[in-house]
Amino acid sequence: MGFEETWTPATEAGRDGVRAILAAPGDAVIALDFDGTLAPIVADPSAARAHPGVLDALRGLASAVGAVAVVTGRPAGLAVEYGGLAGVPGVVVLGHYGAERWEGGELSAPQVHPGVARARAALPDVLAAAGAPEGTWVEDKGRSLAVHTRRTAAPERALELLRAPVGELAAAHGLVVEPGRLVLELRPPGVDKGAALTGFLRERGARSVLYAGDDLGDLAAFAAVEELRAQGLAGVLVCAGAVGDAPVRELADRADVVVDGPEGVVELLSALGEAVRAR
Ligand SMILES: O=P(O)(O)OC[C@H]1O[C@H](O[C@H]2O[C@H](CO)[C@@H](O)[C@H](O)[C@H]2O)[C@H](O)[C@@H](O)[C@@H]1O
Repeated sequence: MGFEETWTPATEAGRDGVRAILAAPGDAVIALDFDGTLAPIVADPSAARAHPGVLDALRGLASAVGAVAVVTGRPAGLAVEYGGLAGVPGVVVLGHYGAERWEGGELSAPQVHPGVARARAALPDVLAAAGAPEGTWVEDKGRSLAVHTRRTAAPERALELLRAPVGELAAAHGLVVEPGRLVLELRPPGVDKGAALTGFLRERGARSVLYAGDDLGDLAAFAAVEELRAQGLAGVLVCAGAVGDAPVRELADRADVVVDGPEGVVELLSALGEAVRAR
């Protein structure tokens, strides 16, 4: 059975997207989120690594499609390191929701927003005053601060408890809150995965795109693909995981294809690479 029969998207738009990628792979961009899509979700963010098979799948695609990009909330350099992405020829990593760009070993990044240092100084007191439970943990990403609740006894409840105070702190320092899978991230405004993806597709003159993600931050990329589809670009939206934290369900409702986490993403990308190389 061919790729189109095995991986038939649930929607006509998705089926058009697959046909366009297979017909003209050189005009296609394959864009992927990192955590939860290429790397399984783990309790310690510093322990996240690309799922086995990711690198082979990405290498197989890199030589066959227009471009492969990783679009992540992580610092670009960290995604390169944790994903082993330097081993994928030509890959572009858009980090910090598109504020950073890594390509060919070179990192370009804007100045750090001044509100981040002020929020960093105030955050411990804000968390204490809110009664943040044991296990609440702050990941300092330099350009942003991520408050994680995955390691608390009641992660969803902790997230709700902290949502308002973290939001107020972000607003007081000119930042926005990016909610995700058991995380509230304080980060600068003005960029998101949708703008990052749209800019990259335009830069590459793409005529089709496959985007895969698993988290609320990926909704902006989904929305961008939906808008570009209305303008004639062909696109396939993939949700990495049918079950799990609430953000995954929200994405699954909008996806053309739902696969079983990073393992399913590897199967899909490997099959797509084989299909385009066979043509
Ligand atoms: O855009 P992404 O590549 O999906 O990055 C989004 C956030 O991912 C990380 O947090 C998530 O993954 C962790 C490791 O599996 C998990 O422990 C956490 O609960 C998840 O929210 C990362 O730590 C964040 O900085 C990213 O913004």
